[in-house]
Amino acid sequence: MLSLSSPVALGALNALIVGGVGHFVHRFLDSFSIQLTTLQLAMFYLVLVAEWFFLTFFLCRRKPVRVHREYDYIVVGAGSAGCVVAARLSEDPDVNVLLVEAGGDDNAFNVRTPLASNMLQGSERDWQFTTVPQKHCSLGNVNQVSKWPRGKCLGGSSAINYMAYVRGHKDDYNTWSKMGCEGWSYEDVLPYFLRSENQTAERLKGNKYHGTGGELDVSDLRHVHKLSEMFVDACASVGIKKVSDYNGEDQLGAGLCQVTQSNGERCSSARAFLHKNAGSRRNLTIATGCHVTRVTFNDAKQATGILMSRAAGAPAVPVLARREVVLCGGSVQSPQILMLSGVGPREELEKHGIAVVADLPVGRNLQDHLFVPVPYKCNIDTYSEKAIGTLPNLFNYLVNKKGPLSSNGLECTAFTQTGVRKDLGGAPDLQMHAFSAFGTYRDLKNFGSKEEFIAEDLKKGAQHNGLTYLPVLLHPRSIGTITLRSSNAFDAPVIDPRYLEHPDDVKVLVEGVKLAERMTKSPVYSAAGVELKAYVDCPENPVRKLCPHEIGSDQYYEWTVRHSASTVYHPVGTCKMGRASDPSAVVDARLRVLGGVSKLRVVDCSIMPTLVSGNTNAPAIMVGEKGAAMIREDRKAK
Ligand SMILES: Cc1cc2nc3c(=O)[nH]c(=O)nc-3n(C[C@H](O)[C@H](O)[C@H](O)COP(=O)(O)OP(=O)(O)OC[C@H]3O[C@@H](n4cnc5c(N)ncnc54)[C@H](O)[C@@H]3O)c2cc1C
Repeated sequence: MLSLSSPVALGALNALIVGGVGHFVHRFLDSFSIQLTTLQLAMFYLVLVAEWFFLTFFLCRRKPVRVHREYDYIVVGAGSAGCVVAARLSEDPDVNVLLVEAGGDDNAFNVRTPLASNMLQGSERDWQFTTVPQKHCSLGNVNQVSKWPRGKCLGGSSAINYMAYVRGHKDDYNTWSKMGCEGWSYEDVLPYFLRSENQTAERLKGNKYHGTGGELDVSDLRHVHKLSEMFVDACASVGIKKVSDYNGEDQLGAGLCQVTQSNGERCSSARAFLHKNAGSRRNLTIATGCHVTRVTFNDAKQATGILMSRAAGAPAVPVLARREVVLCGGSVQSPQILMLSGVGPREELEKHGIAVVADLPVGRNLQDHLFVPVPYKCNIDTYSEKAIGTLPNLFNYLVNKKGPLSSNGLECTAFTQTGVRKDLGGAPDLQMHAFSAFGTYRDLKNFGSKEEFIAEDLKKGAQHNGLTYLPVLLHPRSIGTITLRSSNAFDAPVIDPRYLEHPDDVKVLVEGVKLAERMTKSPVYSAAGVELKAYVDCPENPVRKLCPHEIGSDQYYEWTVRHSASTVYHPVGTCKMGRASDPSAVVDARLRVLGGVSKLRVVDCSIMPTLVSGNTNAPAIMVGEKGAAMIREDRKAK
């Protein structure tokens, strides 16, 4: 018996009791002009909050499920892509599907509440990976390593991400197609984006770039800070036009973010594809807390099933797959599981005493987005924990699902070409986000900063009002690797992104920092009475003492980028898709593992041959949709 719960009733019960009762009581009091004291109201809401926690932690616990000996399909990893694959495959009532997830459930207030996202990093729902020390980047971090959060629960990284819904540029997919990934041009993939999507913003409904019948709720934000609205105008002052829909005809430009949210709550892949419907199907078994240690093969190199284990040192239990095993473990762990199973570079496998099933370049094409925080202090209230964590904000969120807690933080974005990369077709090489907040001690520790790079007042808990621009390198030329630490599946793999090894990557980010500086000088801010003060000009900023170069010099910009660039959490490419003749490919365009292996596919971000021009959750879900469609087609063709 393995633990599994089904929180389908949770949202309904909470909405009914907390939302419905709260709303009713307000209207009742209003209609009789009854005024409660603040204390009475606070007591009332405390009772509602207590109910919320009682429902969440006691009544809605998952019931145990029985895992059988054999299934038609075994899907490994219930992340962005895995939930889609399991949901679509189980639409066929004559097949049965096992979805195996190493983490637990996703039933928590800080998973549902958008602005609580950064509290999930370092929690039990984060794998808490770190890179190896970087030679050219992360120089301001402890041991020169970058922290790599990855989701570890139902929903995977979509349960801990910042919910920005971005598909990338049309030419990203056209490039994949030209690289030999037949069937992956923009025209080919657009229907799969639409299939998942339930666009709830009226302004985008009926538009050929948006779907409304899918499971994934996509919306405009319910709460936007005025600094985010100003960001779009500040972009215009540096020549970046406004776009009303960066997922539509033309991506280049600036706009407010579309988000994966259902009525102001996170809509993770698990919420969309499992909890709404598929999770209760009799032909879908969802096993949480089960770590897959390897795929098993027969002598003909056919995948026969998996071994999975409840904990390090616990016995590994075999489960058989009649039809296929589908790896959806993400860009870090799909390659790890393949290598543990004997599929990977021969020398890497032999180093760890693993018998070689297929010699393939698994883990070799690691690419990730990087951003550089460019912080400013400002004179108006922004998203500091102090300003947001007030009772009225909390109650407004609990009762109405509105207010700052419904914000994802990353409310605005822009896509532009710096001129450094001229080989990307029409695609941008730089994305810009702006976060209406000034980093706290917790944020800087989330990035892995060294103590000496953090100002003394922040260490003492100071919170400032501020605005942080985040220029993002979209198409890195630096390529890294995922390799094995050991043959033990419970040992984290070795992550070496080789950040900023290529000088073009530094150039793009330097252009991004300079662009951010120009944007903050936009008259848009001064006209609204907003004063922005560059943190680098503040005497308490340790960078002023630590940087050996003159502020504003070329060396200063390069130093800043190399010291403070950090992952944007978008690793891809480690089980690269390509033609069978491509020596760097691990899976073909139908996502089947190459090298003579059969009945085994990889369906997640790791198959992307190159990074897309934007955040990777929507593309991961699209890969899940397309992968599942191909599996169903191939079954019917047999
Ligand atoms: C902090 C953070 C913020 C982000 N913000 C955004 C954003 O705002 N917008 C956006 O578009 N993208 C964002 N991303 C990126 C996006 O969420 C990911 O690219 C996407 O979720 C990856 O999907 P995936 O299916 O490839 O892998 P994942 O969603 O990571 O799924 C992999 C799953 O496999 C499970 N698993 C791994 N190994 C095993 C094993 N051995 N046995 C069983 N199960 C296993 C994991 O626990 C996990 O559930 C963010 C990511 C992070 C981490």
